[in-house]
Amino acid sequence: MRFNLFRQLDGAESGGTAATSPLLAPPHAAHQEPTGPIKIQTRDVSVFYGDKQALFDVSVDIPDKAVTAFIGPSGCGKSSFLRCLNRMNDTIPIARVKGSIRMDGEDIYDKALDPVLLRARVGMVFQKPNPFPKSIFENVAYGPRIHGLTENKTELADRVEQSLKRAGLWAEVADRLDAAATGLSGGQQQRLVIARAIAVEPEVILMDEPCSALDPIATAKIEELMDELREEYCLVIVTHSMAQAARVSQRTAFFHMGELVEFDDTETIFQNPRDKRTLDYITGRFG
Ligand SMILES: Nc1ncnc2c1ncn2[C@@H]1O[C@H](COP(=O)(O)OP(=O)(O)OP(=O)(O)O)[C@@H](O)[C@H]1O
Repeated sequence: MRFNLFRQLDGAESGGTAATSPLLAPPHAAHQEPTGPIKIQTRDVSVFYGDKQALFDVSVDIPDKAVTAFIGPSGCGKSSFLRCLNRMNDTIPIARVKGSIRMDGEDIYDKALDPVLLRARVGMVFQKPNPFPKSIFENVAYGPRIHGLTENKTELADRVEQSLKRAGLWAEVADRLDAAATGLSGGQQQRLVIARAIAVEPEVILMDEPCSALDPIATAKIEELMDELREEYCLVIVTHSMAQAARVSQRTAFFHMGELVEFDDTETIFQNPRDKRTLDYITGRFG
């Protein structure tokens, strides 16, 4: 089953050839970089919505300092599984999660653990940028303020600046921090939301189709940012773009009908998948 999809995917998904695509894979092969130790370990995780089971016994070891991509056809359970990792499913009344999820060995479903604090440690970025209807500064300052992470105004301002720099947005907004965040472009708003997540010093950043509402240039900036952020964080992304998974991730999990079919190095998934369903999906035979 060995073949190379990376180049074909670039050309196919950007509507051009690999040579002319603004979404060219970075010169280094991100998928070949080493990763950190296991950050999140899931065992037999199932998700139910009422009587309907959406996810079946998912066990994965997600590494630190790496991007892990979840791919698979619509409705296969990628987002449901992603939401387990910071207990966002708790906010859906009919959702129920079974199985075990440990972060650095700690059970994140332990009753003594405050889900609000967990969500600061495991930040989340959604498909549609969702800045608060406040200023750019206030969007980033909000988290450190409510979590009491800074001592005074200077420290808070420093943290806002550092977070915006980390998210690659500082140069574009430094002179208008008091302007409404909703006035930023979609790509800038998405980087602002990432700065907001970074400001509370997360360990993990979850991204649910973070580029699907963005144009190719804004997408390329977010992908570049992911590549930088993985040096410090554990990143997990859900994406419909196989080219994106191939470009930015070191590990890829392929889901199908609520089942984790295959989880491996991104290169293996795209060049030498073990399961025929993975091969059929990445070659566009279904999805
Ligand atoms: N809040 C909910 N209430 C009821 N059913 C849900 C809910 N969220 C998801 N589901 C169901 O769970 C299954 C998996 O959905 P999920 O959104 O996790 O899949 P997905 O792979 O992320 O899909 P997509 O790529 O389309 O976003 C689907 O059958 C979906 O209808």
